[in-house]
Amino acid sequence: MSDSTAKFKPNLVIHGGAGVLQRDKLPPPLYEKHRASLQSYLRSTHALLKDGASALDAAVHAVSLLEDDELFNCGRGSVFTSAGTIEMEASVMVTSVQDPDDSRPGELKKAAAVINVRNVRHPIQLARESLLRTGCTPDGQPRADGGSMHPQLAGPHVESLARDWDLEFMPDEWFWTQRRWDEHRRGLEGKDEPFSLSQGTVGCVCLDQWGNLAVATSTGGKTNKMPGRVGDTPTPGAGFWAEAWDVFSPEEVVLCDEACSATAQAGVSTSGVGCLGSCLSQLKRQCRKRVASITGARPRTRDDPPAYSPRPTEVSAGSVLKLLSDGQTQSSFARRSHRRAIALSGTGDGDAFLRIAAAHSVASLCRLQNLPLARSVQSVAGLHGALQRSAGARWGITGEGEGGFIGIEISTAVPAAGSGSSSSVGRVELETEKGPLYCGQVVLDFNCGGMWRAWIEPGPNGEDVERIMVFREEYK
Ligand SMILES: NC(=O)C[C@H](N)C(=O)O
Repeated sequence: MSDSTAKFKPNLVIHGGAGVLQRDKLPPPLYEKHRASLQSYLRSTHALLKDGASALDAAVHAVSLLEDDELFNCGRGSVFTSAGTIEMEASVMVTSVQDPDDSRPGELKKAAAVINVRNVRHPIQLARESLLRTGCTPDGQPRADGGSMHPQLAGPHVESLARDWDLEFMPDEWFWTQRRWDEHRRGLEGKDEPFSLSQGTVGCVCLDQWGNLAVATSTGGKTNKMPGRVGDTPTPGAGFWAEAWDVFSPEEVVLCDEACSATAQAGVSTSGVGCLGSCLSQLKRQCRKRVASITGARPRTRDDPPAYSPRPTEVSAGSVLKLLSDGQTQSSFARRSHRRAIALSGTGDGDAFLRIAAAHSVASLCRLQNLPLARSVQSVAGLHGALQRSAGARWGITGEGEGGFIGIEISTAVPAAGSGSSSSVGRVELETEKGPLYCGQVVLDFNCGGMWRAWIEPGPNGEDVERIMVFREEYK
């Protein structure tokens, strides 16, 4: 179900960069500064959300604060290119677990990113303006807002749009910091870093009370990147993504021919077998064999970890096959049972995120294999995940493939009566007189030394608990 009476508990998660963070290079005063900054931005953004701010406005608020904070690699305190310049990138993306509605702010364009931006104080606000200014109305009429439907805009042109849209500019000195300059010089000379500065991008994912999700991400990029390099942060599907979809339960029958059933066979479900009855097990065996022969993969077993690979899976959101006497299959697709939505922001070696379309890979695992967001993120950005594997023999040597994701998943699935209070994804926390209160699931994972992160989670009595971490274990 998905309707306008549904209520959602606002939540958020922030990251402040992932990478080669080491305990012995993170002395307590430097740790405390990061922790205090993250805590302050977490609190003010959570307060905004609880006051009724939209997910987009709240996420942009959090990232604007991070852009002004020289501890983080974005806005003021951005890293330098090999030429000693600062070239910033930022992006926003929105979706909603409620029914699609192009009149919702940002929904028409969905994503906007700005590339190689200089001197704009808050690149994230430029991305937000670009998202909201579309140059046309939801029904396709021209709109004189100075915008366009382009999801990505770069360089001097987007800076002139920032002037047209009255965004704030700052001189080079505002962005320049001694620590980043020293890091740049040491990098050019091939010297080691004495301290664990925040390496990466910053990002924030918010869920608002209407079931909207927004992700905002901002970065100075990689230290000593080539001028003109474009990273994952402004590239949809690489460093960020947001998506919502309907989940079906099997009821209505659609005829499939042999060709399309080859794909569908990878999604045989054990749920809602109905008229398929006893032929299902036999069909599943046939399907596994046939898909294995098509893909060259061995049949998947229940013990296999989820993987971003062409392996077939047994679990899919509500598709069922029926073998007909003439050898065709019927694929049974269902009426919508609920909606799922996810949003995620990445940080780390953006070149690797680009090479494997990391954020969209996560979304595909959620949507096509019906995995919870946590499992999908683990599969791509966790230890031994797709990002790590993509580095091959260079893993642990060059920093290739290192990084992490934060995200929120929300679902309108209602647990079956007597099944307790949680569904597999997007828990329902409270049953109120006005209906269920849906709660998002915060997700975080990384494959490297650490990732600065802050989020809200439910305490033992359902109260909101602030969490701020950098390593896998608590900082001591
Ligand atoms: N330093 C970083 O990893 C920032 C960002 N992910 C990039 O590669 O541009």
